[in-house]
Amino acid sequence: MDRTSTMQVSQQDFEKAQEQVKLLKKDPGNETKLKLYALFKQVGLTYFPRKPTVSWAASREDNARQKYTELVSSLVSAESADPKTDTSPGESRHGDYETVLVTTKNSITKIMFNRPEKKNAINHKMYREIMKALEEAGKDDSTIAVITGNGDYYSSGNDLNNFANIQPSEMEKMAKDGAVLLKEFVGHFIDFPKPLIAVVNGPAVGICVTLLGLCDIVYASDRATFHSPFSELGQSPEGCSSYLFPKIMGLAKANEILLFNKKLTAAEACAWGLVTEVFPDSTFQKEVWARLEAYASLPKNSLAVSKQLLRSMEKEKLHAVNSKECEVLQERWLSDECINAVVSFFQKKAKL
Ligand SMILES: CCCCCC/C=C/C(=O)SCCNC(=O)CCNC(=O)[C@H](O)C(C)(C)COP(=O)(O)OP(=O)(O)OC[C@H]1O[C@@H](n2cnc3c(N)ncnc32)[C@H](O)[C@@H]1OP(=O)(O)O
Repeated sequence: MDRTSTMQVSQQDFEKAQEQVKLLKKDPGNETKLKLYALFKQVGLTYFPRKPTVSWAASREDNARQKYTELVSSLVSAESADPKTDTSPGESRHGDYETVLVTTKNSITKIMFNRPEKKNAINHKMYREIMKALEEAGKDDSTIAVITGNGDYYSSGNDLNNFANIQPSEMEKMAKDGAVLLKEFVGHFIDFPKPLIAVVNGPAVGICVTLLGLCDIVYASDRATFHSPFSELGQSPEGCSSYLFPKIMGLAKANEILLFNKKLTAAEACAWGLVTEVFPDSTFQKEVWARLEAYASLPKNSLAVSKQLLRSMEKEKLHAVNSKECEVLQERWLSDECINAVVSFFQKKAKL
């Protein structure tokens, strides 16, 4: 169908779209499903053999039929343009996720952030799905787990919509619930029982940078950048970075990132110890996956026991740091500095 024209779609196009929607491989998500359902009902409620006169009901029906058909067409094109949502030979795809794509192949479970159109920003659903995926990966037959991003970004960090459309009377609850969610989320990284490797395919922002300190290896494309603009956003560090970053890179360097918003190139992040190794973007996926496949053929239990031993020295401390960071952030989210930063982003005044 030509989506640029304003032509009316026929009842036949509409019926074809109803069939296509059933064949989508990727769940389009509740929001989209509700939109489709509402449009479908509008057509269903008003559909009857048409008289030549145009009534308001008929034109509403045409409009809903057109919107439904266009929405399905965009879902079908997005799916066929996105080869990464297809599994490759030998790869098994784990069930029911909307915001991440979870697959296992060659003893590696890959958790891929999958909101490329939003630069893989993490909304509430995605926080929960990442936790679920980590729980499953911790228990499945894989030897190692990998976190990576779909599209040009690794992740733009917390989805700022998590702070949008909150009534003043609900602000405190939002901050309290956010702190509970964040503590549980970071806790999953602290407690993850197997080697966890970050494959940073592009720019990383905010919480997706700080969490790298809790990963066991970090491989980065030379296109990746690392930016934790907490003071710019009126916020404070999380992901145990207030403890791990000074330990990894020294206090002076950690201060530049966590206090003064310094954006690192991949080469700088590697020199400062946050990244294990940097690869040219043109060969990044090939080189990294070949390396990881070799690592994943090592004895699985030995790797898990060794990872847990290394982590055990710090685990209690990391949970205490996580609690403290969430407590401070809960306060920050109610500050004028933070609220103004979020408003500026949505007014398109302030991008990073
Ligand atoms: C339960 C709460 C726990 C909170 C934990 C604490 C976590 C803290 C952090 O992670 S702080 C970091 C927060 N992230 C940001 O501030 C990044 C904001 N985004 C940007 O500045 C820019 O989008 C960009 C520099 C990442 C990319 O710029 P550009 O290449 O020009 O792309 P667009 O801006 O057009 O982005 C495309 C599309 O995605 C939407 N989007 C991108 N990032 C976010 C985001 N973090 N939150 C919400 N939405 C985001 C952007 O609005 C565009 O949407 P549109 O197409 O306009 O609908």
